[in-house]
Amino acid sequence: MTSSSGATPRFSASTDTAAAHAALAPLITPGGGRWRLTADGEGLERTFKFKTFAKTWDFMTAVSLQCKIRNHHPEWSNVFNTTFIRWTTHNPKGLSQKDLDLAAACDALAAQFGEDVTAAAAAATPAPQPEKSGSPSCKK
Ligand SMILES: C[C@H](O)[C@H](O)[C@H]1CNC2=NC(N)=NC(=O)C2=N1
Repeated sequence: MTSSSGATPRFSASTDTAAAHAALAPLITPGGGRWRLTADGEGLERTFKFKTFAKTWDFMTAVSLQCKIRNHHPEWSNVFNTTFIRWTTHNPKGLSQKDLDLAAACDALAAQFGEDVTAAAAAATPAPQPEKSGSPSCKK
């Protein structure tokens, strides 16, 4: 499968690829899904916009709770009312079911916190993005 970004997903070892493909499709389908695969196919990323910093931070707090529950963290950044999120698994490297589940969870939480969908789509310049190298803390 290729996405609108032209990348092919590269799943992490031991991922059930049939289930992963099924979960990935609605996240990246043009016209519906808002995520895009990273160029290397190992990550899923998108930008969220909200009306205020307070809403943005509430959204990030809700996402961080899910991260704690699932023991899985994003590569993300925030500037005022914009949050950039990339889901990728560092070990084993690639796109995992957790990344897909958390991407879907982010969509639901963003809707709950009043995501400004038109602003996100119209944003020509994405928010500053975290380094692709990942966090040292999860290198095993
Ligand atoms: C020790 C701990 O289980 C690991 O560092 C976990 C935590 N969160 C993680 N998050 C992500 N995105 N990738 C990982 O490989 C990962 N590993």
